[in-house]
Amino acid sequence: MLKCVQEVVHSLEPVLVKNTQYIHILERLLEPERAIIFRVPWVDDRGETHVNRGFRVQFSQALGPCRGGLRFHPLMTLSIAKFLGFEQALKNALSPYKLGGAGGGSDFDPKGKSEAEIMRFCQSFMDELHKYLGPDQDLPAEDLGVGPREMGYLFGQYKRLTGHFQGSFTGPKIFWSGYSLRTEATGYGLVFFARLILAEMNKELKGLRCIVSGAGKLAMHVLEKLLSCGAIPITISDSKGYLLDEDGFDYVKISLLRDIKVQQRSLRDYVKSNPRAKYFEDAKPWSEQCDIAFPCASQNEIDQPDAIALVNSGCRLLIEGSNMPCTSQAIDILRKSKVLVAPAKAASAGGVAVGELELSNECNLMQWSAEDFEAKLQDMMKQTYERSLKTASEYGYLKDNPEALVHGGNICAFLNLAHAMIDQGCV
Ligand SMILES: NC(=O)c1ccc[n+]([C@@H]2O[C@H](COP(=O)([O-])OP(=O)(O)OC[C@H]3O[C@@H](n4cnc5c(N)ncnc54)[C@H](O)[C@@H]3O)[C@@H](O)[C@H]2O)c1
Repeated sequence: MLKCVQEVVHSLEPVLVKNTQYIHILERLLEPERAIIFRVPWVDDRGETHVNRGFRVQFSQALGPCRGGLRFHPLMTLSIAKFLGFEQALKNALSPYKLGGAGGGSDFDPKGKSEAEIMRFCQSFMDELHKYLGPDQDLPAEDLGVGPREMGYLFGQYKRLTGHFQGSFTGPKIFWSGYSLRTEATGYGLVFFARLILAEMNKELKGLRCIVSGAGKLAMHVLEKLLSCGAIPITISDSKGYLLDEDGFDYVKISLLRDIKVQQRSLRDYVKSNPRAKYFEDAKPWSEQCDIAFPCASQNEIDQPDAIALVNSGCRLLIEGSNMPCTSQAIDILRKSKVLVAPAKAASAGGVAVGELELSNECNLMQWSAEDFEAKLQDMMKQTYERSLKTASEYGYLKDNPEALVHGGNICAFLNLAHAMIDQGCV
């Protein structure tokens, strides 16, 4: 939490110097509106009881009702929920929508659990959390360890307890008769964002070597969209190691990767049918020669040696998929080496956009197609990109400055929130 606040404050220096009223607003913003910790008891398939801890941090509702992910991961803590909520509040404030931000989840590990155990856990989690949710208050979305299946179970229990269908969460497709790109949106949006940056440099994604970390919802959809743009994605990873395919993944190979992940097998199995590929145990992909890096696994996944490796591998552009993927020391290295960083607040906001579109009346009435969603998503990513750059230039960061998007995004998001907070008085 401290690190992400330091980064934001660093960006805000020119704003805070100009108007000291903003310092008091920042102080207020840094305190979450509400932080909930709760017990989540559940029974496994053998009848044994377990207890996990649930979290939801509703950081700010200054701009609208909260939206933000739920993360199920054994290392989940209140501090991570706070950092996710804070980042989400800024991400949503930078988006074209009027939304507050929240983060949360549980230290429950979905790995190795049966379908029935996951359902029982989700139901118990919602037994408590539903008291704090609602269309006007807070609606959760997917994050690490939580996908459409978990969102379906969570929504089912929420509906059962509250007795109404309104405020359907983003993620489950059970009430959805059209086609939604919700699960794909963050990954696709990330690639669209990279394309916008490259277009500014008169370059395109075609032919560029891309390294991607993670092998989950985000990473897989980044691979898929990179392929359709003619780029060459060469790596994916999980907590045990990474896979390198110098020939690049294609659609058939991606389908094999999906099967491997669904069956909870090792990425190493990929090499059996693709002998030219290599699997590296206990290693990260950042030293592989590349043009662009897409970290899509977890926070702090790039430390100082990784950042040095990235710079030495030729990487000139880093598109943040995971929230806060770089440690402070890594950020310093990237800054000094003038690697252009697209912050997650802007680049991975695709899920926010499609989540809002899913809930909109227009969309329900018209039954949009995947192409409609994709066009809207591209438009939203463009708006976010342009808004960040415009604010950056107002505060003296030219668009060829590698830090322009980071500072512009932070300043723009903060000012949107600050103006709403000033208007609403000291609440
Ligand atoms: N899904 C979304 O809508 C969304 C939106 C914004 C940001 N994010 C961020 O993107 C990241 C990935 O989310 P996701 O939805 O793909 O989650 P997911 O649970 O679908 O997948 C996560 C993947 O990361 C891998 N992983 C976990 N820890 C790792 C580590 N230490 N090193 C390498 N790999 C590791 C896992 O094996 C898994 O393949 C998270 O940081 C999340 O906060 C996701």
